[in-house]
Amino acid sequence: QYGYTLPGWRKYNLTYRIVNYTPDMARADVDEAIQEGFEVWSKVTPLKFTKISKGTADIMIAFRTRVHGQCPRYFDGPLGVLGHAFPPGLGLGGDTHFDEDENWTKGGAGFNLFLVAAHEFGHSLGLSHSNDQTALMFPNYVSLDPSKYPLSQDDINGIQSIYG
Ligand SMILES: O=C1CC=C(NS(=O)(=O)c2ccc(-c3ccccc3)cc2)CC1=O
Ligand SMILES: [Ca+2]
Ligand SMILES: [Zn+2]
Repeated sequence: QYGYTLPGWRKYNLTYRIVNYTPDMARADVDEAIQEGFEVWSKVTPLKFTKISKGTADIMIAFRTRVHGQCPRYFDGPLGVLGHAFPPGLGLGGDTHFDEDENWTKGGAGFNLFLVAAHEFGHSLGLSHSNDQTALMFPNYVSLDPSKYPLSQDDINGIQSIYG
């Protein structure tokens, strides 16, 4: 079709599915961390996220290790890379994988699932990394205080440039 294609999704209502759960956390805590990870972005855009429990969602979320399934990227064991997400599109597009070899938590220990999820979902929505060290999309994990609003103005500018 004519015109330029935005690097984002071409719709505002997106579905997600948590394909499997990490044994590190209670299921309810995983559901909550993921939901909050999406809320960070839906608060500043017209995007809506709906959780489905079977079938294929736009954003398929899974905990994986090392080489996994059809995924072209693989994990590296404890530490190092914590997760990866694919930019908007069909198939793997939008999908987010977390490295199960990490210690996932809702508190301060290990890696905070909510924070990493919010970062990865930024990629699932079309954002790349930010060089603003206060940004959620900064490439290095900073254990931000999860109760603080993790989005920086740089993140908001980025996401609103796609879905404003
Ligand atoms: O595309 C990539 C490639 C490598 C990545 N490294 S990571 O998984 O260790 C990671 C780094 C930083 C974050 C993060 C940054 C800021 C706030 C919260 C999390 C999350 C994951 C994260 C990522 O999204
Ligand atoms: Ca790892
Ligand atoms: Zn993967």
